[in-house]
Amino acid sequence: MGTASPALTPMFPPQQDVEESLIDFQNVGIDITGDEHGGDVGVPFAEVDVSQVMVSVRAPHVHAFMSGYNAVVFAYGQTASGKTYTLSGTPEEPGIIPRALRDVFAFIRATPSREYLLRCSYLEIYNETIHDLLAPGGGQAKGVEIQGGGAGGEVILSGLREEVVTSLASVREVLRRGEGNRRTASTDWNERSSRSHSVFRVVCESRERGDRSSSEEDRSTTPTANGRHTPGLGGRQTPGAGGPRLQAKGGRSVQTSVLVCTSDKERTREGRYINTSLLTLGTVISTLAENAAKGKTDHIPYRNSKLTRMLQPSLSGNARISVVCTINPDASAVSESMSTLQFARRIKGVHLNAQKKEIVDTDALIERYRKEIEDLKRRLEEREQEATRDAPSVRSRRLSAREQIDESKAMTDLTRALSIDETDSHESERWERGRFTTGSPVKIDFDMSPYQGYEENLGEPLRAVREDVEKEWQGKLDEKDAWAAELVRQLEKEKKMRLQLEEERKALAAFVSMFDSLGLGLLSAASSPVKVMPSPGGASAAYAGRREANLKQQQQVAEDASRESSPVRMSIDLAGKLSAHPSLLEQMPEEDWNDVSFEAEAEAAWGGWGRIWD
Ligand SMILES: Nc1ncnc2c1ncn2[C@@H]1O[C@H](COP(=O)(O)OP(=O)(O)OP(=O)(O)O)[C@@H](O)[C@H]1O
Repeated sequence: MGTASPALTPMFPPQQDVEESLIDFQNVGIDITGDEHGGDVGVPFAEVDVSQVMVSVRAPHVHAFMSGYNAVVFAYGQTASGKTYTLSGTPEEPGIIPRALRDVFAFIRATPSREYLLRCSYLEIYNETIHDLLAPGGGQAKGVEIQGGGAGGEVILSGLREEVVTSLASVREVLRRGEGNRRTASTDWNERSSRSHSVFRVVCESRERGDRSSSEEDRSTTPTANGRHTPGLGGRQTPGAGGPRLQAKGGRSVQTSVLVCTSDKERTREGRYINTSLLTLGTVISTLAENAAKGKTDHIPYRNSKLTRMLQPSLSGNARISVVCTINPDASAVSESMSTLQFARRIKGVHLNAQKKEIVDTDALIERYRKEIEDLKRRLEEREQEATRDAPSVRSRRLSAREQIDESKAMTDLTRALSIDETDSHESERWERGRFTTGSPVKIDFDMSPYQGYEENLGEPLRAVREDVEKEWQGKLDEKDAWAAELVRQLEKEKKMRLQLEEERKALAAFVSMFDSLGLGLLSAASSPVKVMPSPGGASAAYAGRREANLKQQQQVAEDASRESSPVRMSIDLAGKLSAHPSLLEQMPEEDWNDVSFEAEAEAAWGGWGRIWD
């Protein structure tokens, strides 16, 4: 294994296939419903505030991890304060890792819509060397290298063994083996000064459930170094090592996330435990917190240690992070406890912005669309054949697919052109929606593809329907034009009458004015209460005779006009009355004539003047 290409290291039993190792709600083992120690799965998936690092004694990130977010649980504290106990626990009292994995399987069982691939790795860092605790030879094995991780990129741990787990039992076995290798290695560490960090990683890949039989067909044929076929390898690296990958296929994207549980440990050559582990991680955390608080972009020394480099994507924000601070209650450990609490306070200031990662299989999407198009073509041909067989009489009138598309387009243009009639908003709305039912019994749906229209109106050629629609709307258009012409005609008539009225008024005003200037403004009449003044010459008598004749003629005209519903009627009456009482006419301001409406004129004429007349 040591010489194999890291990315292709065979982690997978040769006879197994990833597709057979997928876990879904159906094949999750029943041992997750509770463990032999009385643990209760309960409802572990409560949402939490994700805007800050959460420092606590419990880790609620399983739900986030299973939903596609990276999650880190970091146990921090002086030696013998309970980090290992907290993370791994004992067979009697399982720690965070086995409990988290139990929740992972509970989540899978509660999520029937997806299928999952889980891979575990377990490593230890000491003397700035990464040891693979699951590799043959355990903690003695070396060769794991960190790649990537810069500029927000993913970290690749090349050469790290990843083991596919399909049940809680297999996770326990992995943990047990890793812990065993760790103890073996630590014997050697006691001989020298060392700083160590243990890191347990779980990579979760998931995708929507598909048809297992089609999955068989689509299975990738990318061979690995040992000749096996590893689905989805395809040159794409997911975070982590060289384990098998779940493939995005059939348009189903793959969601990838990593759960990291880690703890650190410091020891000196003399066997005394010191707290220098705060140095690198503490510096990184301090800088991150200060940058976040003061809006600065100071350099963050991730590369000063393997641990910080490995955790770089998570620490730089792309993870949900929980820090478990463990404290030794002994009085002699007060200074270390204070140091631990200061670390806790600092890391609380780090801001996070975890993002989901999805790999979308664009090739698969294109392939799916291509298949859909082919399927549509095939169905169209079948329909055409059926129609030709069943209804030969309409064969000659049937349109080709291309013609139907043109027809459909022409119909859409036509409806847009005709939908200018705003008098029927309801109909306009229906045109807007692209859906309209004509007066004819055939329903036209412009959303339908030409193929659908062809299928549904098989017995009714589309052309005939179009002619119906055209005819109906042309009729409406003609009606509208006729109505507009009538309106213009009426307006012209009104204008003419108004001009005529104005001319009559002016003539009468001039006439009255002339008589006033001759001293004949107040005329005698038998019924008039106004006293008639004597006038020079025979003008008064001449006017009285002419007035008598005019009055009769105007009364006749007024009677004729009263039979019409036109403003002329009012103006003629008015003129007649004005001629009888000319001096009052000049008392009306000019603007009143211009402003008054026809209705007001009528009121004035029949009300005001009428009373005087009577
Ligand atoms: N909450 C606890 N309840 C009972 N026993 C505990 C508890 N926490 C720790 N212990 C015990 O204390 C001892 C030290 O704990 P542990 O090994 O977990 O410390 P550690 O922080 O991992 O130490 P180191 O840094 O040296 O690895 C172990 O024997 C463990 O079983």
